[in-house]
Amino acid sequence: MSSEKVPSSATASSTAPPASPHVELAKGVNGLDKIVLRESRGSSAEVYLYGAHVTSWKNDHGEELLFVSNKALYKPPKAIRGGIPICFPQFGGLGPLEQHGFARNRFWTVDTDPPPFPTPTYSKAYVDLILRPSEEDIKIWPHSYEFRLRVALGPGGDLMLTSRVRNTNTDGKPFTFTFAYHTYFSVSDISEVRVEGLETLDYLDNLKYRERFTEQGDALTFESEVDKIYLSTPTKIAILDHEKKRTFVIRKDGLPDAVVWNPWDKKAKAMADFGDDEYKHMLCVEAAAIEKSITLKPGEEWKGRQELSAVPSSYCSGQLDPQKVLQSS
Ligand SMILES: O=P(O)(O)OC[C@H]1O[C@H](O)[C@H](O)[C@@H](O)[C@@H]1O
Repeated sequence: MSSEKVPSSATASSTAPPASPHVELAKGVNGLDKIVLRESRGSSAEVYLYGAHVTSWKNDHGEELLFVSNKALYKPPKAIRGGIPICFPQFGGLGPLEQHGFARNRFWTVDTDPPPFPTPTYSKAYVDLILRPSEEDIKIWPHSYEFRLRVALGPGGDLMLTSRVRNTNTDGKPFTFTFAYHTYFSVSDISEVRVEGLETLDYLDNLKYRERFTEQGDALTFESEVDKIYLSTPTKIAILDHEKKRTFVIRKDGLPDAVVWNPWDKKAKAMADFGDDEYKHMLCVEAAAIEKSITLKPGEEWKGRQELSAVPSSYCSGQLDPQKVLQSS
């Protein structure tokens, strides 16, 4: 636990959340602290303080909706492979920092007294986490900030993540960052999956030196490695799992871009913390702010939010009109 990294003024931060039947502090893999959220109707989520990393999201039937690799290490400094890593203050290799920045491999603390939200969270199953830079962090990214993440389960089992980043520099300097919720969705079989909401959009292809292309055709389907940054995407994206008869809906705010990633067989084999065949059962669709980086002056705050829901779909019988999924609120 690195609560010693938190400045002494941060009296409202601790390891334990306030006691509640909806929020519990527990030990996860390798003794790492995790917060378990439980909603009255049976859905649940787990968040490791290491990385503020959501590693589980289950519906009220107890079905896991996120993918986490069987080979995930749960060992600092490696980020956990799967779930929802937080990429901050840099997405990918787009800057001088380590891949995807450092927030995903820092120990966060529970923030027991966060500043109020403009809209309240209609749930008791939520936790607020906070990250502030350590002295070591300031050497690699010379800025002072407060990164607050609220993870909440809605009454219907929706998973809501709200990030608030505030520039607390006292030297008058702005800072700039890129960001992503690197969500790994669990899917039955990648070849049965379609993504709706990104067709006809421009994207940067990470497999082609980030050259810009325009997506053609209908929905996205998958038959080989994909690593694309879709630009100026709609606030709603749907992932249709034909075999599971399940549709994930991502609603997002403050996050214009969306990364779609599946490593496929060759890259899967090259990753030590990822099973050779696991690419068949996951798809990353990552709500992000990448193309236009975010700049904050001292005192300014940025907010980026994603809300995930999983709804039964009858897509395989041809009844689901993906446009309806995308258009309904
Ligand atoms: O292995 P990681 O550092 O977790 O990155 C996993 C993947 O993340 C994103 O989706 C990037 O677009 C990919 O290029 C990268 O391979």
